[in-house]
Amino acid sequence: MENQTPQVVTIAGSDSGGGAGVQADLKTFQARNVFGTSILVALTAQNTRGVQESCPVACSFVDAQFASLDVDFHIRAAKTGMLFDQEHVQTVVNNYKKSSFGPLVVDPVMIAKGGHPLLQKEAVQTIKEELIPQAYVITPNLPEAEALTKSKIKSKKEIKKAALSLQKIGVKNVIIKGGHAEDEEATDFVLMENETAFWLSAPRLQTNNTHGTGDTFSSCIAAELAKGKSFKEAAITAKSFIQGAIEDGISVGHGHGPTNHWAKLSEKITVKKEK
Ligand SMILES: Nc1ncnc2c1ncn2[C@@H]1O[C@H](COP(=O)(O)OP(=O)(O)OP(=O)(O)O)[C@@H](O)[C@H]1O
Ligand SMILES: Cc1ncc(CO)c(N)n1
Repeated sequence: MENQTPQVVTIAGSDSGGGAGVQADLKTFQARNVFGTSILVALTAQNTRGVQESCPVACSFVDAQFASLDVDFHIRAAKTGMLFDQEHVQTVVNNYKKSSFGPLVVDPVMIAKGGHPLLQKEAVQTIKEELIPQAYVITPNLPEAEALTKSKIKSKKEIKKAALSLQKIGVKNVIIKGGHAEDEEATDFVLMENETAFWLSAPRLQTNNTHGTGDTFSSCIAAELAKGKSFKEAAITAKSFIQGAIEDGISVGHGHGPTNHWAKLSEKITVKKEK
């Protein structure tokens, strides 16, 4: 088993437009040289203009996908994305607890960039109470961190406070992504054990093509963990991967386009220790 190629699973929703969700995750896994598998929890009819429709996969079929993968593959890391509603969050939690899937990266996806809900509001509490305690790392963007902590986050001090309060729920590592802020740099806050923390920054790129950035970032972390990299190494590589994927953009569709999953890692990132 130890000689096998690193295998990783995304437990998330399908984006028919190919730029976000399971499709972005699988492209990222491929680019990072790990074998990607998937458990579909929901489907969206989506393109670069937005989400037109969405529907859940039957919970019993989510169970079946977990069972199929767990009996055959040696999954070394997992990530979650769009989980639709309370019942699906609970189904994923129950199955993950029974599985041997390795560390779990939770990207608490709530709303698509165009405003379409990808998670019913009541499920936020289930994510907090049931899913986060199973996670090795949680990667909310700013609005998701606000929803999870029921607080407004406007300053660096408030970002740190929110990360600490998320860690208290029972997750080792927290990354609050700053893609939605307006600073010149796109800066993410990374909190690890023992209050060790650092800021990951890169030049903010002026582009409409940022569809699926969060999914790409979190799936890259899962890919690196599956290879046995440390959490810190995985977070730095993920920042460099998403920066490269936005920098070396592609032109697809008529709205918020996807990123380039076959781009090179960017060197334009900085890591600054938080004192
Ligand atoms: N314009 C940009 N230029 C550079 N980096 C960016 C830009 N927008 C986002 N990022 C980076 O991309 C990563 C994902 O952050 P973001 O806050 O966009 O996630 P998200 O809202 O969950 O994304 P999505 O919902 O589209 O998947 C972070 O590392 C963030 O700093
Ligand atoms: C299916 C799906 N998952 C996640 C996101 C968020 O990027 C999206 N737009 N669609």
